[in-house]
Amino acid sequence: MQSKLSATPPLELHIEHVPLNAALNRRLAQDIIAQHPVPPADNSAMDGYALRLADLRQNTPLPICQRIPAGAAPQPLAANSCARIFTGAELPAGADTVVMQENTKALADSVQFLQSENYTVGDNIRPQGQDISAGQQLAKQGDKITPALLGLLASQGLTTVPAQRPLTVTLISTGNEIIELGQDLAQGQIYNSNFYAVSSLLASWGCINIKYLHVEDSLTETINAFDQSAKDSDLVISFGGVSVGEEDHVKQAISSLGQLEQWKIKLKPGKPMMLATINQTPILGLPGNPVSAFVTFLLFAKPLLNALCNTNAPSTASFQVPLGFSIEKPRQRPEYLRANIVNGQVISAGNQSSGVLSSLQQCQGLALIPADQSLNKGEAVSFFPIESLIYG
Ligand SMILES: Nc1nc2c(c(=O)[nH]1)N[C@H]1C(S)=C(S)[C@@H](COP(=O)(O)OP(=O)(O)OC[C@H]3O[C@@H](n4cnc5c(N)ncnc54)[C@H](O)[C@@H]3O)O[C@H]1N2
Ligand code: MOO
Repeated sequence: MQSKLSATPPLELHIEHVPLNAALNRRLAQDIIAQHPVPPADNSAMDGYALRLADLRQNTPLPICQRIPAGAAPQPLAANSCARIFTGAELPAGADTVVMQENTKALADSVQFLQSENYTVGDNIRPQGQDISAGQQLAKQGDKITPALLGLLASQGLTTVPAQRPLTVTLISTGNEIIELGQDLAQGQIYNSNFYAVSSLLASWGCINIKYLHVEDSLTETINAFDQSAKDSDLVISFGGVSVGEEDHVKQAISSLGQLEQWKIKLKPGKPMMLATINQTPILGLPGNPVSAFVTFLLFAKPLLNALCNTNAPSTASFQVPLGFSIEKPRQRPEYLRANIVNGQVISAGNQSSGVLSSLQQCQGLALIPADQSLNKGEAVSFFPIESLIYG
């Protein structure tokens, strides 16, 4: 299912030229190619003296012929002289080495170099283009605009960045028992935690215009909600109402409106997960159990969002960790276990019921337990750090 999602054709997302200070977490609409080298010229990495190393003689002071603070335009360096120079100041033509001032002894108009045999040409010089060379690709279309990328863009002198317009994603919660925060709970009711978890996962992914609808357990209401939101959203994500009970109306609503691509997957948590389209709009039906909604968002909504925005995302980082316990009874479905690494071994982060959100909050990551196998303590399983699942 992940490969099906990743193959979803990208949306046509028009370009908005966004000021740098408003662009965090937006997605790039174009590749960014550097126009200028950074640093723009060779400059000093230290406060000290710039010289030609060949001019340096042990115990023979060199006259100081110019003083170059950062921001000044230097004169070419005369032979057998040196320049007083400061961190970030442009190197004078002819100089090939900077000696930090701690390794010198300043005299009236000259400077003596200590430990002169220890220097090498190029010492303490940050060469032109060390960070970025002109023509270098800085980022690709679809990349998230991160703090580091904003710094790079600013180092090019750009005032705006070409960003994709934000996606519009409608979240639909389902269920008569769900009430909004701030109200007293009546018997049988629970607070709507999924909206807050899933909408913040969307916000962590990138800049998204989130719309929200709640439907009671009614087929007509469910049909109307999906019908409307498919028309005015790039993507619709529902949670709950997707399983087999007669109060679960999502599948039937979708079947009457569009195309059911997949319903039910071999996975724990997340078994009743649904993928569909209404006209061209993709619909993801996440299960209502809070952990199932969270985990299926990470596993399926993220690749779909990446595909819609033409983001070439690296596959989620995982590493192998030995199990700290044995699994005698093979799982019927592959299971993403909320887990921690303790003394180099995977241990469960607590109750693995799909309604227990606290073990998700307390886990370092998800350990993938394959189906149909018993595993001995010490056998390796894949471990996915939760931070890289969310932000990677
Ligand atoms: N007979 C069967 N019953 C169930 C099966 C099955 O195969 N056969 N699958 C179980 C599995 S696995 C899951 S997961 C759940 C998923 O059911 P739904 O997606 O239909 O979700 P609901 O029944 O509507 O809700 C499940 C659970 O989650 C709570 N919930 C729902 N929305 C929210 C929300 N916005 N915030 C917080 N909590 C929410 C809801 O109250 C339920 O407790 O089905 C099993 N059943
Ligand atoms: O698939 Mo359900 O998510 O096991 O609880």
